[in-house]
Amino acid sequence: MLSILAAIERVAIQQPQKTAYQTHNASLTYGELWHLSDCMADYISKLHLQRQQPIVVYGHMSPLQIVAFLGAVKAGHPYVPVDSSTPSERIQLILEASGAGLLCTTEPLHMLTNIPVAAVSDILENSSSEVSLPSTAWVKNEEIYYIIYTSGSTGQPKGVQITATNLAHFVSWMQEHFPLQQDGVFLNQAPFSFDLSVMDLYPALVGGHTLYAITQQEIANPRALFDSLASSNTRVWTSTPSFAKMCLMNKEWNQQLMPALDTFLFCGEVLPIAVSKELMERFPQATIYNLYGPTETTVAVSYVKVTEELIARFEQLPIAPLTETNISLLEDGEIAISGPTVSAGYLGAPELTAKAFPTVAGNRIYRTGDVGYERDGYIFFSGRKDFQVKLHGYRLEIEEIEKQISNLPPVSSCVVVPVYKEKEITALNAHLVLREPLKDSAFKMTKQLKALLSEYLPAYMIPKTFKYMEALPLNANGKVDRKGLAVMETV
Ligand SMILES: Nc1ncnc2c1ncn2[C@@H]1O[C@H](COP(=O)(O)OP(=O)(O)OP(=O)(O)O)[C@@H](O)[C@H]1O
Repeated sequence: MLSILAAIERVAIQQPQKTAYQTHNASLTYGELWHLSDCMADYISKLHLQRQQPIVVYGHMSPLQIVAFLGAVKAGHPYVPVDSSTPSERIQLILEASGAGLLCTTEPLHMLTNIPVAAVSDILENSSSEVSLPSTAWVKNEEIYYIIYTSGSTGQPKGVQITATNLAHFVSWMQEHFPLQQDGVFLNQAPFSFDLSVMDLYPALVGGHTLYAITQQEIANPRALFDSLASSNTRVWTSTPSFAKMCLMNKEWNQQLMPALDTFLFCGEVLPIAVSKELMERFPQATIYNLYGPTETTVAVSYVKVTEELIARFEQLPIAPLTETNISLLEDGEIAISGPTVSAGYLGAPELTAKAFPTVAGNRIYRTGDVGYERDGYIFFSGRKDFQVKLHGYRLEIEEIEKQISNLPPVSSCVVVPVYKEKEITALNAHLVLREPLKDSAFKMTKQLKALLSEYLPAYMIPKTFKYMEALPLNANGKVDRKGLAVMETV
């Protein structure tokens, strides 16, 4: 079985000068990564924490975060990545719930906590160590390698524990199915607290490639973002579909701007056909893959290659071929995942773990909470169980409503959020992006859209209000920010 650390060490020995991680203002070579993470591991080991006690690493797209990740696992501890966009109450919650032994920071964090706090740069500055811990100290096999807290869009945040074996299987699967061996730059768009980042981080480091990270600051400033993308020389692009959709709003984003780009890896949300088509036009040399999976089964477990033929055949892209043995549909249509990437469970939550990871016919599975269906040799994603809501006694599928609204000719994209009053849903609101700017009043457009919609949906499924936006807001992970929109609705 692949050892992630041993593979990175090999690169560090063979190509110490090669850049491992690059941002617009910082970079780190493989030699530095290996040496500095040794220093970090030495520091951690001298704290005499309990083996496997988690280390929280706080920051945003900093090379020192990766140094801290590897330092933690070299000393036998899982790391818990926390992005600096995380609200402080949530950081408190993660610190307490994880039982962390150390909080390492790569940027200032003002917070009162009983847990020891240390800036990674201070640790490294004061380190005089030339010692490497033996590889026997490294996190291995069924030990926990990292813990990622889910965003908690459905209930309390849960700490998903991923073992060294889970991660090794995931990276081997990526290497087997995608063109990742050839040298080139991998884009890192997702913050480390979102497991989509694992899709670029470890295949890149294990393969000895360079990761190019784009920061939230750049994402908020289109000029800086596209300059950065143009100079990145990216070959492998990993992001949410929503992030690509946002980039598509700029006409300059195309193969001329990014001539080396040959692989798009999408995961985390539905990849709309319209987005795939536009990408095919703008990036004729690139292959697009739609990957599927939740954090609980290590990033992604299935994929389909998006082809002209697939697009012509279906009105929605599938998420897996039926031959994918790790995915199956339970009796009620819920998607279940089995296999070597299924997580060890939620940290400190045995009941939640037992419920979400039952053993069925001797096989440990993860119940995803996603609903799917089979057609013509493929599995399709039809929505999430928690998006089934009850309004005035009717059971509704929010994604079904969104799909119908998005299919209306004037509409480019749409998100529907329920409005709650004392835990009861009293109405649905639709947030829409139109293909063309509004010519008439919003009132007229809403009237027209509701009339069109009434041909496809019964009256009780038609949202009460329609709000027009230039673009759907994205959360820090680059997914459509449903939670933020829902909060807006309830204030
Ligand atoms: N290709 C895809 N098509 C449709 N949906 C996808 C795809 N890939 C992932 N997803 C959705 O994303 C989910 C996994 O995302 P993730 O593990 O980040 O958690 P989340 O549910 O978005 O957020 P959280 O659990 O943190 O509240 C899947 O369960 C599925 O609902």
